[in-house]
Amino acid sequence: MAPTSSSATPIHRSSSRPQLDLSGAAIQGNIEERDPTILLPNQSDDISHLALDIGGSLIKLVYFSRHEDRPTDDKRKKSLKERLGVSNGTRRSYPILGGRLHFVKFETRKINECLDFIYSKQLHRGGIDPRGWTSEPQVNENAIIKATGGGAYKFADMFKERLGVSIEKEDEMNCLVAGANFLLKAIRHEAFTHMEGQKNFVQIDQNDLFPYLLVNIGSGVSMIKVDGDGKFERVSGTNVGGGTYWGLGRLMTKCKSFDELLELSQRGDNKEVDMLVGDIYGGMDYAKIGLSASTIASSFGKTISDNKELEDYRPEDISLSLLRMISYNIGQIAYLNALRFGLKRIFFGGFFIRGHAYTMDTISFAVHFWSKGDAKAMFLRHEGFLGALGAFMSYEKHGLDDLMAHQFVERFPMGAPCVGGKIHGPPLGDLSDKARNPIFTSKNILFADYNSERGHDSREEDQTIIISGVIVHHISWMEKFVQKGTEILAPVPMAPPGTTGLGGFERPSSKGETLRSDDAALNVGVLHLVPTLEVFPLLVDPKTYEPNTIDLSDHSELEYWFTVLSEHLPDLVDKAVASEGGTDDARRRGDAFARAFSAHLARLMEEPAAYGKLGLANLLELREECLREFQFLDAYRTIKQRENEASLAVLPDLLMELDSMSEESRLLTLIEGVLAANIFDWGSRACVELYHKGTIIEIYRMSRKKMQRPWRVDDFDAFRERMLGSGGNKPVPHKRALLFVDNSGADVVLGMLPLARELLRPNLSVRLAYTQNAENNFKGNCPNIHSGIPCLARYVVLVANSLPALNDVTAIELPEIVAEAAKHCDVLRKAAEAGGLLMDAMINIQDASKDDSSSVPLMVVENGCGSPCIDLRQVSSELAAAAKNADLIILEGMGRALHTNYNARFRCDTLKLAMVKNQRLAEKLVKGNIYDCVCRYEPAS
Ligand SMILES: CC(C)(COP(=O)(O)O)[C@@H](O)C(=O)NCCC(=O)O
Ligand SMILES: [Mn+2]
Repeated sequence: MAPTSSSATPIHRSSSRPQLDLSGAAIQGNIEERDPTILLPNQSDDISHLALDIGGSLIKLVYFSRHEDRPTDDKRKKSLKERLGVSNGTRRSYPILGGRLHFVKFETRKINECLDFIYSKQLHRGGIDPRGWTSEPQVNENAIIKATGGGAYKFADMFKERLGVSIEKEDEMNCLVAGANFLLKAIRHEAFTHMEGQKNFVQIDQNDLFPYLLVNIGSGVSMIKVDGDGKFERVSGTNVGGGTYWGLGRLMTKCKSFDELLELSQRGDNKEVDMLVGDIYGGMDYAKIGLSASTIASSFGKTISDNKELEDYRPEDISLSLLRMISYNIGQIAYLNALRFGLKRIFFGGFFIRGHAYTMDTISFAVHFWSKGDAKAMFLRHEGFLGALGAFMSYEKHGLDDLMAHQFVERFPMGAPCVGGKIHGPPLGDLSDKARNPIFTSKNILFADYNSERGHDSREEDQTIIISGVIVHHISWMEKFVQKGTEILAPVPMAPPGTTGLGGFERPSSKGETLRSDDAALNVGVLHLVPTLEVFPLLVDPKTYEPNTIDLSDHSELEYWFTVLSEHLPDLVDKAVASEGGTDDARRRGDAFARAFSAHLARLMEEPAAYGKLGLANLLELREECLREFQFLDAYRTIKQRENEASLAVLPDLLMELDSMSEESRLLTLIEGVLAANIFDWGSRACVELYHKGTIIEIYRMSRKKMQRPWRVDDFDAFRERMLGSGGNKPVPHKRALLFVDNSGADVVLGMLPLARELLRPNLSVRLAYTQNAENNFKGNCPNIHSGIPCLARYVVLVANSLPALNDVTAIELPEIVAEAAKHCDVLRKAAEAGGLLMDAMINIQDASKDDSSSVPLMVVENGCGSPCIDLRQVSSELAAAAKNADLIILEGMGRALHTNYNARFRCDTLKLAMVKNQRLAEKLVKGNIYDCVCRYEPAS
């Protein structure tokens, strides 16, 4: 390895900070050392990771937490990266480490809760402990916290007194703009339109973002023309804003909170208060100027002619009328300013909106109506956090600003502490250091605050303790947490389509129901920053790429998959609990997982766009994430092992059978084998029922027997021609094939590995294409065999999941499986040995970097995912590197080749192979039936 120089320093990953300042870095000690210590003289210890926006009514808080250390195969990864020529150190000058951005809010009047929260999480102490952020931080006298909003001034002393930190004030407009720019560039599903109850996400092109009008609706309203990063002008505003609605509303309805007032509006009917066009025109439209009879002609206008007092009006009607008056007015002024500066896009933010359908519909209506459809009102999912995010961005050297959309992954754990107050606590990521909360089993149930309970171990069995004659049961904090989380996620009606119409606003049809409280309307998750994620380089057009084949915005589709996933849940919980030894703790977590996942599903059924644009892949991934949240790290572990063993036992026979065939019939048998073995899928209800009817081998045989061509989608002949040629014409072999493998057991052992072997074995049908290539010393074309005979593909990369999902094989497990298979197969053994793959599996390879990177015929690479599907906009840097010279992709399985990527176009030859194990999908996608097969071959685009 080349000695490290201070100018091109690879990241020396510290586990203690979210970012490093590498300026002036120098090696300490011997530069010949493999991992020398690097001195970072400018790395300060007081990097804060918390920022606040303290407004008149709400405190918004954004904080960063470092990723928990996952058990990773770092050595193997490192050697792989070296072989693939991937360097970490070239992209940025001060890299950020992986971590998470959390969004939390509190009512300003409950500022003490906010301070408690900061204290309980030690957020004011800025990650200065070398052991990591989660351990006890040390005191830092000079710590500062960036904050914006009026409260940054008002409460500065309180922060100093209670937490010992100074507030560094940041300009509010600067922060709003920085926050909005960051979100619009970094978060894929951030901006959306909202018309007549329909939410549609808008894909923003980073390079075509400016100029736009940012309308921030807080207590008052600011209108800012944004021309670039840090380039903006506050062009207008209005004093009639959220404070006006709340203030007038409070006086007129006696409501105690903003949310209560908003909730009232949900049940209101504004025509009792507002004067409509129809009231003036005897029930008629004023069509000539485009006004329908239901258009509001004068807000509160009806009250002048009625002989009534305030008490005679329903508070619900007053609230709705007020809400519409103010929203409409803001929409209209915003439009006029957009017109003034020729701006087509208007983004509305600020906590006034609160994801409230009527508010958004009213603003959209105003913009649409006055601009005659020319300008568009858009809303932001993180609407209330613009200022706090901007303040966070104002810390220097966090490296966030040059991260890209594909490096952010948003997750929605139950434990996301998005709401302040009593119910908060750690994310559920690490159960081992979570507290338990006593429930007093006398008549009153009291929940103790999490903070006072820190340090207990939730894995202890339940205990019954008697304190002063009162029986106290301990239950895990988790149950309380899930209970609360379930409430937050509980579905409540949002405004259905058709609440507004051109010319006026109809009576809300979700009358009588309660509106989701502001706390729960927070549709933002935890933002994971994964700097190593990349866009898969072989996509023809990453901008238009949509991973999901099934669009769940079609409600009947959503209902169907909701039912499928709900019905699968009991079986999944059984498997998950068994995978953890069936202990009481595992059962409790299993139950909590089931409740949490059901709550997510119910929430999404009610509001499919709640977590961003929803496709089937997102639902399937959510399930895996939810399992991980409850510490089920590999629910199908034992099943996978059993199936691997059974399949490996019959592999020698299969290989013998294959070796007796001609090249042509062997290729067909191999593809048949992949399709047949894809039946081993523990995510398919139909397949799981089959498994009760026979042994693994019996099912495999039965499945192979049924492989009648033509398959439902059958491009095998074109594939065969490309691979083996026809009529004496020898095709050019592929250089590098990426095989995206799917399930453990027969699927990989009897399906994909024999196919990989076929690609790597000498094959007389293809041309000797590489003999002239001077950079390689091989006599022949097939580095693993040295036979002088070419192979169908020179290098084969097995691409497997980074994390478990159902019974999918992972990149960690695969080398061992290859090692076992290689005991029966020279081709695999030589290919894998040349790449150090087998050594990785069998002994902990000491120095993989000695390998000649050009002689790695068979490699295993992780894909960066933990889902049965794959979104190729976010893959591991290893996979992206491996893909650079690839000219053949084989995507296998229903998740990777059908649910996602069925319609994806690639810049190289692509084969999509899967058995369709769901009747509805078979009908919809291929007009066929369950167990039909897809062999879709697409030459390079
Ligand atoms: C989760 C899966 C995509 C996994 O399939 P695979 O990729 O392993 O072929 C698939 O099992 C699935 O879509 N299951 C749900 C449908 C059903 O149970 O019918
Ligand atoms: Mn699978």
